[in-house]
Amino acid sequence: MKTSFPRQDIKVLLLEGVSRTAVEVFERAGYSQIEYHAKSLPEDELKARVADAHIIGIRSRTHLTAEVLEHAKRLIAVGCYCIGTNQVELTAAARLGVPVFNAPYSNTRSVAELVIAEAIMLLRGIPQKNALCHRGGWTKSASGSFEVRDKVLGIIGYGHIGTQVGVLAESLGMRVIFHDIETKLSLGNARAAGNLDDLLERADVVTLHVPETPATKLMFGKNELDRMRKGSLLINASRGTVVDIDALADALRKEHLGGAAIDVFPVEPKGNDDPFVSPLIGMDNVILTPHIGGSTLEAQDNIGIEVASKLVRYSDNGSTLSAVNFPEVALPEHPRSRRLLHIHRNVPGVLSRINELFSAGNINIDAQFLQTNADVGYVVIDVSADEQQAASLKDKLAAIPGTLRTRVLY
Ligand SMILES: NC(=O)c1ccc[n+]([C@@H]2O[C@H](COP(=O)([O-])OP(=O)(O)OC[C@H]3O[C@@H](n4cnc5c(N)ncnc54)[C@H](O)[C@@H]3O)[C@@H](O)[C@H]2O)c1
Repeated sequence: MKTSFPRQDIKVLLLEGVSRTAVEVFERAGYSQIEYHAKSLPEDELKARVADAHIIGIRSRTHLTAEVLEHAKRLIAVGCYCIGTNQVELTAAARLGVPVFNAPYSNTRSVAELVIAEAIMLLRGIPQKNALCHRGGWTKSASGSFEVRDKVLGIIGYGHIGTQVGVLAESLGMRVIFHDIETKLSLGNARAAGNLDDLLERADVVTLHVPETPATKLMFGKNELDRMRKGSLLINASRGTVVDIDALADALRKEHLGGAAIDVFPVEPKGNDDPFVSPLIGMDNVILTPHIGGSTLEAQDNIGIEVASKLVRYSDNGSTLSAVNFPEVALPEHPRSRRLLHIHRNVPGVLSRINELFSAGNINIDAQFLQTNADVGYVVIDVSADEQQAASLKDKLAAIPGTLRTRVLY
């Protein structure tokens, strides 16, 4: 729920040792009640601690289930100091009017730097030479060792990370081509490949930066590996499900590929003590890292700042911009319009608050529940107001917990 109470009255509970930069953001904003825990809490203690918290900040190990959220009677917002948000029951939070924020892009640079480092290491054959020396071996040779300059880097998924990788690679003299399902503007001298096959046939190094979706699951299998140039290199720091790991192991064993760097795996250990199992273990030309693409101290600091800033903004003015379960309501720029307003029908009082708002503003609307599915309902609104009224209406509607996006009908 949007708050209007003073910042010093807001209690912030930060768990799992989120970056201290988050604490600094809250302190600078005048928050004085900040409880900081370096670790996650056992469930019983968690339920007790959340009881009087207005804002809860977590990372990936604290599970905010519907039951835990019910204990947080004063909760106004949750911050996930990470990218994933599936440790929070998002619909339960939305039902309670609690937006959940995260930091999807604070570690873009860190992932891109890892990929560049790996491209250099693979091209120089460092993993093999490193392994050899560790075994007490010594073979001084230029064989299998290349400069990055003038090599072709093929980027699959030219989004936040993909573009950053491209810019860094060009600064080293690489030639960048990319493939994306969307039409993308190219940065620098990067060029869109004709299609995926074209990219695979031209690239010396292929790097994957697509999201995990049903369409990208196993999108990189035997067929795609076979199309890569003999001796070329594959980097995956996107999601483990994107690559058929057995087909990759096979392509490496057959020496069709010259090497690979893999940061993400189809099945990853759940904790630091779980064993890591992979068909790639023991291959000297493969760099294996434990999903650390985004794990740098700088990225953690950026995440601390990004999420804390979103939480402060929300508690100041109710802006749910970029909340993962509670998108901003964009309403109505034009004073005369008919709109379909999506609402979370289970948020208590949402419909009556919308009605109250319109009747108080003396605005001609027709709000009716049209249709419902599990959680979302639709209301048609005929707005006929002056511009000032329309602008204030937009802010007020956005502040009602449970209102979601609108679609303009005219
Ligand atoms: N290794 C790590 O620690 C780490 C850290 C952060 C992000 N990631 C992963 O990196 C990936 C990319 O992140 P991002 O922030 O750049 O995402 P993004 O959404 O900015 O970019 C993804 C791009 O992939 C494109 N795309 C989607 N499906 C595609 C397909 N089938 N073929 C080609 N292109 C396709 C999209 O159009 C988009 O341009 C994600 O999988 C994310 O989970 C990994």
